[in-house]
Amino acid sequence: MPVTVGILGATGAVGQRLVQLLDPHPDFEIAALTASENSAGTSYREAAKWRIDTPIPDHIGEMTVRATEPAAVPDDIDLLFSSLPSAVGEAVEPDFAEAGYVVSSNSSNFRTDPDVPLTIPEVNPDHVELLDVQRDQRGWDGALLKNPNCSTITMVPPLAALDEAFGVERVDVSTLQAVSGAGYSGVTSMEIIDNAIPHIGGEETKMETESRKLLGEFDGSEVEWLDADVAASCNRIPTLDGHLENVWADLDGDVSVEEAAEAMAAYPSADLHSSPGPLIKVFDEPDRPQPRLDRNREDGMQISVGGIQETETGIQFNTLAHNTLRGAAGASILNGELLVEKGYV
Ligand SMILES: NC(=O)C1=CN([C@@H]2O[C@H](COP(=O)(O)OP(=O)(O)OC[C@H]3O[C@@H](n4cnc5c(N)ncnc54)[C@H](OP(=O)(O)O)[C@@H]3O)[C@@H](O)[C@H]2O)C=CC1
Ligand SMILES: N[C@@H](CC(=O)OP(=O)(O)O)C(=O)O
Repeated sequence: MPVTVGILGATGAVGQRLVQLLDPHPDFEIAALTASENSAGTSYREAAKWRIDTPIPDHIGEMTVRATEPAAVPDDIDLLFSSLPSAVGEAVEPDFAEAGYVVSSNSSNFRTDPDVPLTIPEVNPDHVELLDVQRDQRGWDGALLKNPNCSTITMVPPLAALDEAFGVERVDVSTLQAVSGAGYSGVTSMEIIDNAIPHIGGEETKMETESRKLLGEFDGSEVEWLDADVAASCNRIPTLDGHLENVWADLDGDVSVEEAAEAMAAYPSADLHSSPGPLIKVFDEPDRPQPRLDRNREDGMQISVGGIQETETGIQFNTLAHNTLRGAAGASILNGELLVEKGYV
């Protein structure tokens, strides 16, 4: 029996990616699509300004968009994916969890709350068990699980590999982020063509906090965040998809380029449908990874690393991931697969 799923915020940039990835998914079947009051009651084809380079599946285009409230969504949906603006997510996601729905959310609200698991299934799958604490504390029959910010997810797997092998003591990161991260209406062409914008509101704090929670230890009742300072500087550049980041990691002891590369290349993936073969591809070529060449590796779910160099206090490297696939829709779906595997769905 397929797991029946719904998408909250299905008409947006991430919602469209969720449709694209969930429609052919062997274990999930899309049964409900929601959006704002402006779209509710119209067909998905009318409501979604479809901007993905594969066509809207016909049967999805004919579905009627519902309002984003528990009463408008069928009770028998097993799992909801949420790609709502964070202020909307903050207002409605708890209502869905209280009404008994299990929600895998991509929105940034509640990511650092102590009883909300923030997971990358290949990195910290055990944190999903925080849902038992959440259910006890909030009295919910449903549940709310989060995936991290797209820039955070781009650097955390290589940092997890380094932390496990050598111990990470401090991280500095500077990003080159694609325009799709701001959504379709986020940055105008007049602002970004022939330009770079050295500010993305709230992004630095997200990278600095979410990474420490993801790399923290779950003891069965709470997550103790990684005890390391993380400092981020975030920049928007005129690429369409794929966030590229320059990372400096201070490590516990001397680590060679070869040792760092081996630790990252050997870091295991997960046995889930949407996980890539190798989680991290390590390039020897100094000019890789690049957004246009490397963002679609392993269906956009692989993390690419290159340019590894020794520094006085650790190593420097470049890392890249597809921000709307690995960093958003694909991340939520992977979390959905984890929820099924762990028996929460
Ligand atoms: N773009 C990206 O790369 C990434 C985005 N994210 C996060 O994912 C979330 C979605 O982003 P994105 O897809 O770009 O956003 P969009 O603005 O493209 O889409 C927002 C969706 O939410 C719906 N919506 C808007 N307001 C309401 C409301 N009041 N009630 C119910 N539904 C509403 C919209 O419906 P309607 O069409 O009717 O307006 C639409 O379906 C955000 O939290 C964003 O921060 C995370 C990582 C990466
Ligand atoms: N802020 C990110 C995308 C995003 O929406 O992130 P979050 O999921 O943390 O809101 C970017 O601009 O590239």
